[in-house]
Amino acid sequence: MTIDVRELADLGPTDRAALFERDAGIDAIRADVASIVDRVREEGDVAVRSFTEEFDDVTVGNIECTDQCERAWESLPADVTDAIQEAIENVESFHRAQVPADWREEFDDGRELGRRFRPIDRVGVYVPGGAAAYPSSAIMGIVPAVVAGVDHIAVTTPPADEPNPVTLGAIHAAGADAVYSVGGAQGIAALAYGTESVDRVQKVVGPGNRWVTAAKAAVRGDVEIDLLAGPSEVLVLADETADPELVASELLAQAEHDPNASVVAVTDDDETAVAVTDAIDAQLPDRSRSDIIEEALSSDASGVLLARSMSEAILFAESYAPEHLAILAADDEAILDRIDSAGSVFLGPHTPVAAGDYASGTNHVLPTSGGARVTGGLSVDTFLRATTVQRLSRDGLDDLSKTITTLADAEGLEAHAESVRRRTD
Ligand SMILES: NC(=O)c1ccc[n+]([C@@H]2O[C@H](COP(=O)([O-])OP(=O)(O)OC[C@H]3O[C@@H](n4cnc5c(N)ncnc54)[C@H](O)[C@@H]3O)[C@@H](O)[C@H]2O)c1
Ligand SMILES: N[C@H](CO)Cc1c[nH]c[nH+]1
Ligand SMILES: [Zn+2]
Repeated sequence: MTIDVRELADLGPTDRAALFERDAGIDAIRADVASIVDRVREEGDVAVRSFTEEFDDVTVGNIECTDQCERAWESLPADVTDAIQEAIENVESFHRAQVPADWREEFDDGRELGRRFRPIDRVGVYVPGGAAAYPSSAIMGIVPAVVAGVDHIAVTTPPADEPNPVTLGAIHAAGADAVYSVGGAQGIAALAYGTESVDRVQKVVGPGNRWVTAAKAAVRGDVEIDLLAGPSEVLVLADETADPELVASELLAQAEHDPNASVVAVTDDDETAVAVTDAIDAQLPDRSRSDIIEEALSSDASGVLLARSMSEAILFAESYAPEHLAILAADDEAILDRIDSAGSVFLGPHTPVAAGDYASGTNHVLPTSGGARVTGGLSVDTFLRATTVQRLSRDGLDDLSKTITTLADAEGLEAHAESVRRRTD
């Protein structure tokens, strides 16, 4: 395949909408997903088994497979368990640094205010695994929940006739309490509403393909969710100093996740733009998942784009709000200063997105389809709730009483005002 370089200045409204309003094919399946979710809600395990046969081509025996995960962990070779353990350690230390401390502050006007943080009791983590295996997503979803102190961590993951032992082993090593063989929209619905085999949770988190992501959007409202972390994305901002081979390799890496992935390179240098398309052509035949990559590259939400200046390229990236932003440019820190909307940023030639995908310690569960305009990725906060606490001294209440009663009277809520007057009059 040969990708054409498109000039940003020539993009019409339809091209821009395809890029900025990309939805990874989710809108087209909302009705189908709603009916899967409804059936699981109404029929429980019967629907789970039937959808698993239909979509995964697997007849499941026990839906719960917690014990299998421990056995899988014990069967893994040492190099794999070492890699999983190192990734867990790095993810754990990065997330431990996020744990907020409870605080109380006494102001000198008699107000004492504070916040305390407590974990959610029961969460459900979706670990993807259809077109590829995702032990890394098990680590990214489960470890922050463990760090936050969540009491019960349930996991759903797609079944297979030969389940992937690395995924099951990583689920065990990361610290899940219960594991269920159910994937896709039916897995999300099972966690959200419960079935005979799957206990309902209070919050559903984790990444997945468009079926998983549409299902999370469908159950939101009945259960808390983290964020919509759908088919992967990367945007590479490259100036004339960038190595086109590295730019191409970043596009191919995220494109291999899913035909619905979106991958974009933007540069202000026409030679770099052409060299990136050449490098894609050269690298693609050697990639084992070249079919998936080609489909993703052909999407209207993907491409190699030429800007008239790095300023224009940066504004484009900011509007695109990618899941991953890789900056390969002489002054990457100056570019970073101008970026607010990106799930995770990768600076410099020695920082492939794959580092964050697997092992550097940051979380790879990140917002897609422009979600980075309003949210960040999965973190310890995802699993905490904050409670505010206050105590007023008698002087503190006296000072505030006029303000409170005036506002209460203005709202017509006279009993509120009375609850203050009884303490002060
Ligand atoms: N944004 C993020 O943070 C992030 C992180 C990791 C992975 N991901 C994404 O997760 C996804 C993993 O995808 P995957 O497919 O390998 O695994 P998956 O577990 O997300 O999806 C597999 C499930 O999809 C369902 N499904 C597939 N085709 C279907 C159909 N036609 N009808 C109904 N249901 C269907 C099946 O139930 C199957 O079990 C990729 O898109 C990847 O990019 C995103
Ligand atoms: N790039 C994915 C998030 O979009 C995470 C991942 C898992 N494995 C490899 N990559
Ligand atoms: Zn990846």
